[in-house]
Order: sequence, then C-alpha cells, then structure tokens
Amino acid sequence: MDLSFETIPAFVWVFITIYVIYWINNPRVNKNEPPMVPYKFPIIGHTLDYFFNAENFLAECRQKYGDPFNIYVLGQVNTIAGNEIAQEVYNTDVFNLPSAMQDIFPLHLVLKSHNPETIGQVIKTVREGITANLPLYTGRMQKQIMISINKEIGNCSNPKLIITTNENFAGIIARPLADILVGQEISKKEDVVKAFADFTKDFLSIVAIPPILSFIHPKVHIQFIALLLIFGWSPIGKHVTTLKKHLRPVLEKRLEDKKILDDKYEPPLDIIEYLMDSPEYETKVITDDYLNKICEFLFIIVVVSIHTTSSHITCALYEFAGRPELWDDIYEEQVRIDKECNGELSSQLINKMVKLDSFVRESLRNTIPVAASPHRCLETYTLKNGMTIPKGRVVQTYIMDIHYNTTTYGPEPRTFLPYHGLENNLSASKTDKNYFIFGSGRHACPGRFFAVNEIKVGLHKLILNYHIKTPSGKTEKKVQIGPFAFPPVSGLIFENRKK
Ligand code: HEM
Repeated sequence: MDLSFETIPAFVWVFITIYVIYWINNPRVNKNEPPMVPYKFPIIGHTLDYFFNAENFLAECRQKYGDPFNIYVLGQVNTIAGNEIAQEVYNTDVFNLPSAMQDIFPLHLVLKSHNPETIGQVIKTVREGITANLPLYTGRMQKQIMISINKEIGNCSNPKLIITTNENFAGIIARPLADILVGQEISKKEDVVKAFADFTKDFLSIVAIPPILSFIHPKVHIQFIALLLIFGWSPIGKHVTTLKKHLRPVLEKRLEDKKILDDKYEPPLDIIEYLMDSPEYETKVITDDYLNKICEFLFIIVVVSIHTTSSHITCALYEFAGRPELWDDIYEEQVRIDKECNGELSSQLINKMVKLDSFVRESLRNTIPVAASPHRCLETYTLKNGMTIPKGRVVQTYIMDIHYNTTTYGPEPRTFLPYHGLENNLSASKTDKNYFIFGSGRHACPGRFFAVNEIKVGLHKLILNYHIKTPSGKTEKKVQIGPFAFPPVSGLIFENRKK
C-alpha cells in the first residue's frame, strides 16, 4: 500500500472513529454489579473468547468469579447467569427475553406484526389452540409423521446412509404442524410443507451476517439489515407468497360456508379456524391485508416451533443410534405400546412411553448451547445476593452450568444418563431449576408438550421401523459454532427391521 501525504486524513478518521467507539462503549461497571472479567484489548474485549472458545472460557470465568459475572462482548457488557442466578432471572418480570432477542434475531424486520402484543396472542394460541387439544391431534400427528418418514427415509431393505442435516427432519416436523396450523386440506400441498420446513433456515441467513456493526451499537447492526431488506433482499418472501396463495381460497370458502350453514357449520379443528373465531382476527371478507396478518402470525409460530423441534429430534436420533446398549430396552417398550394400540397411538399411550420419554429428556439436557436465551433487564434490579443489574443490561443464560451441575447430575455430569428422568419422576417436558431447555417460570415454552409428543411419536415410529446406527458405530460429536450447538452431520444408517 502507498503511504502518501493524502492518506493521512483517512488514518486520522479511522483513529477518531475507533476512539469514539471505544469512548461510547467503554464498559462502566458499577461497584455493586457482578464482577467484570478482565480483558486485554479495548473494544474487542472477550468477543473472540466468547465466539471461538465459549465452553472453556466461561468455565474458567465461573470458577474464578462465581455466579454471576460480567463479560464484554461485541462492545456490550453481558451478565452471565448460571445455576444459582438464572432461576431468579427467569422468575422476575423485569428480565425480558423478546426485548433482548430483537438484537440478535430480528424477526420483526421481516414479519412486521412481530411485536409484544402479537407474541402474547401467539402464546395464548399455542396454549388454547394446540396444547389444550393435544389428545385430539394425536391421530393426525401420527399420520403426518408417517407420511414424512416414508417420503424422506422410505424403504431401506439395504442399509441406507441418510445425511440428516437439519433440513431432513424439519420436513418430518413441519408436516404435522402444518396440519394443525392450516388444516388438513392445505397441509397436503407439498410447497406449503416446504415453506414451513425452510422458513427458519432462510430467515437464519439474516442472523448469519457477522455483527461487526454491533461493536458500535446492536441497533446499528439491525439498521444495516433493515437497509438490505429495503433494497430488495427478501429471504423469506417466497414462503409468505406460497402460504397466501393456498390460504385465500380456503378462508373464503370457510366464510361462505359459515354464512350459508349458520348453526350447522362444523368448524374444522385447526389454528386458522381458532384465529377466525377470535375477536382480533374476526372478519367478513378476506382482504390482502388480512391474509398478510394471518400469514405473519402463522410464520411466527413456525419460527418458534419447527427448527427447535427438528434439531432436537435429529440430535435424539443420533444419541440413540450411537448407543447400542440402549437399543433393545427402548425398542421393546415401543413394540409393547405398538401392540397395545395396534399402531394407532393415543395421548395416554404416548404418556406410557416412559423409557423413551426419559431418553428424550436426557438427549434434550445434552443438546445445549454453552449460553443462550438472553434476557434484557428493563429496570435496575437488585438480585437476592445483593448484586445490582443495571437497566438495559443483557443477561445470558449459562445453560451448560445449569445442565452440567454436579449436585444434580453427579460428579461426571456430562455422562449420558438415559433413565435419570424416569428414576426421578421428571418427564421430558417438565421444567425445573436444573433443566432449562424450555426456559423456566411463567414464560416457559408453551409448546413444550406438543414438541415432546412430536419427538416421541417420531422416534417411536422410526425405532419400530428401522435399525438405526451411526457410521462410526459410536456417538457422533455435535457441531459447535460459537456458543451454539447443532446436530452432527455424519449421517445415519437406516435399515428396515424384519417384521
Ligand atoms: C424442542 C423444541 C422446543 C424448544 C427447545 C423450545 C424452547 C423454548 C424456550 C427456551 C423458550 C423461552 C422460554 C423462557 O423465556 O423461559 C421458548 C418460548 C416459546 N416457545 Fe418454545 N421450544 C420448543 C418448541 C416449541 C413449539 C413446538 C412451540 C409451538 C407450538 C413453541 C412455542 C413457543 C412460544 C410461543 C414461546 C414464547 C413464550 C413466551 O415468551 O412467554 N415452542 N421455547
């Protein structure tokens, strides 16, 4: 590079910009706050440790500074709350998940109606429309899962290696959810199932943009993404168009039928019917605005439900495939239940899969990011231990500290304990202070009962139909990207069981 007299102003500007960023973001931690972990480089702080060595870095900090402690990542101070503090954070309304998520998972940029009010309606819909009707959905769920299994895994008379990246099982999970959300007619359309299965993956291309501008402020990074979207980038636009195309005629027909049949109208059991019946979504005519509103609402449910469930069923399958010592025991339970119901599962029988449930709980306990689920402190708050968390601070949940605590899970907490849940009367959907996969307290995931049922029915059918093993014959390593964990990518070998 030529260093001439003219380049000096550019250097001066770069220097001034860095100094201003440093000055604005220079962490000011009050005396009464959790201890700040020292760092070497201004602005960068602990960013590299957190994104490239999170597990060891946080473990060392925890040992030295206790729970909680502060680190400095992407120009912001974050409080890390582990086993002793996280429960208090989750049980106090001053700490808010959606507010902190907006900075790293800006769904509101592509789904304009994603705001606190709509999230409240989504939670209510999941509770009243899905969880409360679980027994009524079981038959449909089972049928749709079998369609997906036959389509995506099919006949394996010879051993077949299936590269089970997340997408494969997103299809298995998307089909039953489509059935429940948009009804039996629309969910037969393959392009709708694909739109549901792919929506989150395509949205994640937004999240994958390196958050360099967050060093200035997280909102600057979000504004940059907003600009890209304004200039025409639309990773999820095609999915909204697909859903609208199929939704319009069905909603119009339902309105028409209601008018003609009046009291004799038999409402289908699905979420679009639930919505049309609710005061916020009542309408006499299906306008484009109305369709947009309904589509956005449905995609919010899709985002919170499909990717989470599909990556967990994938990981559970890898755990099963890599642990031959469990195969016979869990298979025998599935055969017994299958015989009891002649292949037609009911909610009660899903509850009877106690070994499978316990295995799923253990797989969920072990499929965790190092830290996740940020909560923003909305008002300065003093913890029971006397430490103060200032307004605006993001508190990260140190999940590994919670899920690998030695008091609950023994001196080797990373050992896979398939029957820990069964022995301690803890089902896979039961949250407690040592099991945070579905969060905790008042805001704990309202879809967890449905998610666990879906995972259990999926595993039940797969285990009944196939021998499943890993290519190495052992458990496969999950993929770790930064503090996040993803299913292994080695693939799984399926072979038909002899009937
Ligand atoms: C294995 C699959 C799933 C996992 C691991 C998971 C995990 C979570 C977690 C950690 C939270 C935050 C809880 C908190 O703040 O305490 C959450 C919230 C939520 N989940 Fe799930 N979830 C799963 C499946 C589902 C499904 C299938 C649905 C819907 C059918 C769903 C709907 C929601 C909703 C609406 C919220 C927001 C709750 C609130 O803010 O109060 N989730 N989930």
